[in-house]
Amino acid sequence: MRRTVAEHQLAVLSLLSAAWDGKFDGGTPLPLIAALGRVAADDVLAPLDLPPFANSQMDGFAVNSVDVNGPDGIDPDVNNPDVNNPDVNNPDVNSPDVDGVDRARGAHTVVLTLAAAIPAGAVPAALLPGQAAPIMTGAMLPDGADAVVPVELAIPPVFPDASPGSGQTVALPATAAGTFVRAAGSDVRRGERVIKAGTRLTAGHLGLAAALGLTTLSVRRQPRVLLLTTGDEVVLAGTLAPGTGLPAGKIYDANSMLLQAALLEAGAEVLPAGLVPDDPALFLRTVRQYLATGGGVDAIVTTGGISAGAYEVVRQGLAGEQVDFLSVAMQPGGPQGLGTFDGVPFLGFPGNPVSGVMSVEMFLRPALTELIGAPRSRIKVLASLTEALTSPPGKHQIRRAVFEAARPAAHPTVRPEGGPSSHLLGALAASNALIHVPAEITSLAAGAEVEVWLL
Ligand SMILES: Nc1nc2c(c(=O)[nH]1)N[C@H]1C(S)=C(S)[C@@H](COP(=O)(O)OP(=O)(O)OC[C@H]3O[C@@H](n4cnc5c(N)ncnc54)[C@H](O)[C@@H]3O)O[C@H]1N2
Ligand code: MOO
Repeated sequence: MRRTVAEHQLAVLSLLSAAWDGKFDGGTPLPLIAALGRVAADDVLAPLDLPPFANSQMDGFAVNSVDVNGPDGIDPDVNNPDVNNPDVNNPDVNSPDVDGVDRARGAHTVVLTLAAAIPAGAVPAALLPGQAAPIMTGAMLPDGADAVVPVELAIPPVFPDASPGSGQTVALPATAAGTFVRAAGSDVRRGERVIKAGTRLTAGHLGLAAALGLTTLSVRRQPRVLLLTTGDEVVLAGTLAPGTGLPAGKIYDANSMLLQAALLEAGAEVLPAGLVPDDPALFLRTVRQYLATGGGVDAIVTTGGISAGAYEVVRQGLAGEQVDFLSVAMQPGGPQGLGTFDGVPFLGFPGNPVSGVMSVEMFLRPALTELIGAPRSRIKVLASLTEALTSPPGKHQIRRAVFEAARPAAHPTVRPEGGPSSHLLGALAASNALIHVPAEITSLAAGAEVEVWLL
């Protein structure tokens, strides 16, 4: 049986979705930092406004705009402050109204009496008519104030060293109401949904939760994957007798580490069962033992032993079980096993390391995104090939590659790294992207536009 990539993706998704129906509902509260990368189990509603109170965006003087707008009123343009662009260090004297403050000093300056300074964290006294209160960034705006004039724009442009009631004054330019004031709730409103159930939690979500006073977030359980690698030729590094090198004909086990890491990156929890030799009976006993004692397994992943050789441990061990061994029109990752073993979804990936990790990439990872909410889907972009390449007819080819966008405005390029063969671990490690060549394309010229997934 030969399937397209899309058909096999659907087969994997259908298998897991049927087997996992309801299994990942509900959540467990975790301390915020432990929730990083996990999937929110519930919607999170803001328990308070952010900011919780109106406060100053600048170190400056809190004023009532009516007091500083002078006898002629404010320059009409000053009523359109750009509070997102508070670049007082580089004032543009040709557009004096850019941040809501009229910098045509002298034209509209008004002299106000100083009130007590307001540090961040303090609850200020109400501002009286004719007063200006020195106020620090983040400090609570006093009742009676509706704008802040940055200290740089005061005359003199410093905070006076004055005690309250000294009668000292400061001259300030006309300023529109709302200038450099961060209104209560202007970021987030109390009761607003700030995290949607099913969202993969990033630093931004955790920072927001912390700002809202939350200490935990409820997260979904991660799918637990039993991982076995196979092959008589494979040895685990660290298990050889001291002083002995790699025996002739043997290779170190790359897949246990490669696939464990890829599965962790994909948001799964991994139960690593290590390496099983090419002994079908032992393979079966090992899987059953882990299923019985492993504390719950949501899926089984194996590598190797599924193609056309004489010693195909996984294929032979699972003969008679509900597992299909088939070919997907994809390279690498063509040979695949899929089914259920003792009621647990089973995915048999090919033994070549790059084939195994591309199988996670193309089949398991998208299913986890769809069913659990993690990992985040790969970012897909178009880029032009730096060199020509060929691809086998009728197969969707995935090439490891280096994506480069030298300058933000420059058109991005992608350079194939190594060849198409699935044993090329060095090229995999040197790559930051995957080039996808559709099954119907057999050659592409240098400069051709290709779909690239950023790793
Ligand atoms: N006559 C055919 N031969 C092969 C076919 C085919 O269709 N007809 N398919 C080829 C393709 S494509 C792949 S991919 C592999 C898949 O083979 P298996 O899944 O049976 O895997 P193995 O034969 O056990 O190993 C393949 C390759 O990978 C190396 N390997 C295995 N495990 C590890 C490990 N843990 N760490 C590092 N390297 C590992 C192994 O030594 C082999 O070189 O079959 C092709 N053959
Ligand atoms: O499909 Mo194999 O995975 O080409 O090397």
